[in-house]
Amino acid sequence: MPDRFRITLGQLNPTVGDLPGNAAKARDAWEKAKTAGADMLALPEMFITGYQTQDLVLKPAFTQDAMSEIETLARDCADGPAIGIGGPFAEGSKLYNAYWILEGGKVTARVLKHDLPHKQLFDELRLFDQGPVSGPYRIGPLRIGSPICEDAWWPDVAETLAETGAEILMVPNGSPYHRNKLDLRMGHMVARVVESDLPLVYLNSVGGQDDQLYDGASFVLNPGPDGGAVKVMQLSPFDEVIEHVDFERTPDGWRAVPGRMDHQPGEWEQDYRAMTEGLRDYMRKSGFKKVVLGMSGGIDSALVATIASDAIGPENVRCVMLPSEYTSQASLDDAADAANRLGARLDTVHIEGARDAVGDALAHLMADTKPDTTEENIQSRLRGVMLMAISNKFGELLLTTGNKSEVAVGYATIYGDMAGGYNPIKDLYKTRVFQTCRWRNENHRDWMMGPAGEVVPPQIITKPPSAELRPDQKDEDSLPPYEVLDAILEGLVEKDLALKDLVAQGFDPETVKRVETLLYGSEWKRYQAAPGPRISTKAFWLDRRYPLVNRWRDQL
Ligand SMILES: Nc1ncnc2c1ncn2[C@@H]1O[C@H](COP(=O)(O)OP(=O)(O)OC[C@H]2O[C@@H]([n+]3cccc(C(=O)O)c3)[C@H](O)[C@@H]2O)[C@@H](O)[C@H]1O
Ligand SMILES: Nc1ncnc2c1ncn2[C@@H]1O[C@H](COP(=O)(O)OP(=O)(O)OP(=O)(O)O)[C@@H](O)[C@H]1O
Ligand SMILES: NC(=O)CC[C@H](N)C(=O)O
Repeated sequence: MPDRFRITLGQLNPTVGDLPGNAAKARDAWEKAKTAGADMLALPEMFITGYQTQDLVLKPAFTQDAMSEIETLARDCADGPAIGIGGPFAEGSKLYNAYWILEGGKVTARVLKHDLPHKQLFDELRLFDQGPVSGPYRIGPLRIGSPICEDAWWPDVAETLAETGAEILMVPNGSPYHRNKLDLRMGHMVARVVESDLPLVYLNSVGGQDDQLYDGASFVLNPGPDGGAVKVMQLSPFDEVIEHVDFERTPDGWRAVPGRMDHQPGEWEQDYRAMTEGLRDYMRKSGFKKVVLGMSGGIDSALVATIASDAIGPENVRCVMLPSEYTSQASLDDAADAANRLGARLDTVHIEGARDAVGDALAHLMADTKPDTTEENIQSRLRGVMLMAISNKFGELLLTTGNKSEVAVGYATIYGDMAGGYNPIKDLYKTRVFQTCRWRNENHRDWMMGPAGEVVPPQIITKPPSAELRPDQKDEDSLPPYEVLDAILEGLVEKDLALKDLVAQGFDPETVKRVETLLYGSEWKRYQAAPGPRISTKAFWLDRRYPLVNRWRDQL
């Protein structure tokens, strides 16, 4: 019996629906595994289809294509390491989220996911049938147990695998990023190692899919001498990595040989990277090369332009200043300064003429009315019209720039500044927007395609935010100060607190009530808003799904 076993880990980025492309990635990784003398190539959960497929997996033709692709992969990769690859398995009327084991030209085992996640952004109970707990499979000298992602967040599957002879646990994942997720995963995986006394490989995919970011950060744990667990390998977050982990038979059982230990960045960097990769992958996977955005001289558009420059290079970012007579000289200067610091193109398109034309066309209907947000919104909408024209003509994806605080209270004009295809800061509260700009000004990394240094002009970070839709307008005329607003939203959205809990924390009852009114009253706007990268546990869309019509209000 050989006393060594090498697993090649494919921390890779599949694309949902690109079955031949994902299979090609698998083949390429398998060639590398073979060259490295590996016994097994492990790929993440649902790798053949990409993850999450949502209802696409319910289409029988798609599932059949995916299964055929896996069977072809098995035949093509007959002579070399075994492969573990995630994919759907349809049998009769049942559909499973499965982990397929391929060896010697054949499918030798299928592990079926047992614990189907159905909270937060997941809906797997709606898509898949619950598999029975599968036993371990054998590759060469080793019996391997593979709880599939959520299966490893609970004790039952790993416990059964240990009892039925598994010698290591190899967990394939499609585990999406949110802030500090690595600590949460580590907690669950350490528990499995402690309970089972088996080493555990945690293999996650990377890359963006719609609003989700799969952040990799795969790792390997050995049982510790004192009944705990010891981390012996850690791969970096967000990068595609192919790495080999060796297992050796010891008197205590199989143990992983310590290997690569990549640095895990702090939360500001991880969030920034998630927003950048989210945009980059959304564009790459949907075929865009360039973006356009309205550059107002304010902090939100400056940050979005910075994220876009880091994602696709400043030469692919077009900033457009669309002034009216309410636009201050300071805004004009700040917009130019921000674009120049990034090295991005800045164009100017005036909206006064178009606004006057719209005003004239409507004059006979509006004659006896007083000016209000109607006129303000026309300006915002005309900017949307101009920007979408540029998007149409030059094929540039229009980015929207509303931060999470604004998105939460509906502080944006529908079909105006909400017009656009992707919003990189949708899940970032305004108070975090400020801190993120400071962080980016002080830090630069290899994966950023924009320049190093103070790319967000300091005066943009310090001046009071304004929509500049009427003279001397400030956000704080209509909204509570952002520190207060964000703290209340943190309570209402992220923690589902009652209004009385927030009042007990010292917030003014009227302000709390007003924020609740704005939050529930703008659900319909969010329904029509552009997607953006999920970095919290309560991102708008899948984590928090509220009715558009809702007459319930919390009583104080
Ligand atoms: N429940 C519902 N379901 C479907 N549609 C609904 C609706 N309630 C209103 N509507 C429709 O929506 C309209 C009102 O919404 P909308 O036209 O957006 O207008 P509205 O929300 O009244 O005004 C936009 C707000 O966003 C602020 N703003 C604008 C631009 C930029 C920024 C910024 O700082 O970034 C802020 C602006 O100062 C103002 O407070 C109604 O006239 C009605 O047609
Ligand atoms: N004068 C302008 N020129 C170009 N775009 C504009 C202009 N005014 C507003 N926009 C667009 O509309 C978005 C919302 O703008 P607004 O200034 O009203 O609010 P904001 O949320 O404070 O954003 P920012 O901090 O970017 O100014 C901006 O981010 C920008 O994309
Ligand atoms: N794909 C899954 O089963 C993911 C669920 C798991 N709890 C996670 O977020 O990592």
